[in-house]
Amino acid sequence: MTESSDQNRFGPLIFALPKGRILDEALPVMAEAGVVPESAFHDKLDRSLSFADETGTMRILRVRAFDVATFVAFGAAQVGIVGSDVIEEFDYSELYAPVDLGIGACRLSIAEPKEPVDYKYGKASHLRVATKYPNITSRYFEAKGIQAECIKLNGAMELAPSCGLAGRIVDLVSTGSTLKSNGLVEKDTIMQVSARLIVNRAAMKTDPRVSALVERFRERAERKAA
Ligand SMILES: Nc1ncnc2c1ncn2[C@@H]1O[C@H](COP(=O)(O)OP(=O)(O)OP(=O)(O)O)[C@@H](O)[C@H]1O
Ligand SMILES: O=P(O)(O)OC[C@H]1O[C@H](OP(=O)(O)OP(=O)(O)O)[C@H](O)[C@@H]1O
Repeated sequence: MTESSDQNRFGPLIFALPKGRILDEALPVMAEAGVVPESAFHDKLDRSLSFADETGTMRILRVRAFDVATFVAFGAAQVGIVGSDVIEEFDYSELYAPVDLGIGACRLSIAEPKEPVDYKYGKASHLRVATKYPNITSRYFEAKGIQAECIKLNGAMELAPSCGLAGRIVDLVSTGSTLKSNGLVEKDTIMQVSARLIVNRAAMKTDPRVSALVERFRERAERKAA
């Protein structure tokens, strides 16, 4: 079947992209795999959230990093780019992450204040942890036999210990400068993180354009690794 008959049968292929910090690294990777958003995508004043690609056969959605996984898992987009931290947090069975794109490298770590503080919440048997990743955090502490109460924050986790909100945090670390600037030290790494191409499993099975796109990203990753 040709690409245009697939287009008629399935409609445009929908690609969900995170609008935050992964985006700048993701755009050149996408271009190398032949996916280039229309110029309006780069217009900071444009409030649209959905754009065409240069060929007019794809829609590119601009969504929040955590929402990329949800759009793809529910089939609202067939393909997306997201950090492995987000994939692990949601653990959607409908998501398949076939290609490590080698961008967005960081780690998810536990950190606590450099100087011990007299916490209300810090006994080894019952911890309070501020994080954007309550599922990963609960699983990590459960595996160690420790009961952890997770307080979900959406950013600025590093403030939680000094404000008495939680004794520890679980957050992403790259250079370590955010921890240092906020008087925290890294105690353990839960996982290494990088951005992945994700696809909806059902779409991968039924829409040949999805498997063809995965192949292009895979070939690009292999070229880079060679
Ligand atoms: N310091 C970092 N270094 C490298 N990659 C990072 C870093 N922080 C986050 N990332 C990657 O970028 C993704 C998005 O980052 P983050 O959670 O900070 O959201 P954001 O870009 O600020 O967007 P939002 O406003 O939707 O939260 C993360 O899921 C992770 O995979
Ligand atoms: O180790 P570093 O190099 O200092 O990077 C770590 C910081 O990067 C991320 O935040 P981001 O800058 O994306 O801001 P956010 O609070 O919006 O998530 C993360 O949540 C840390 O705060």
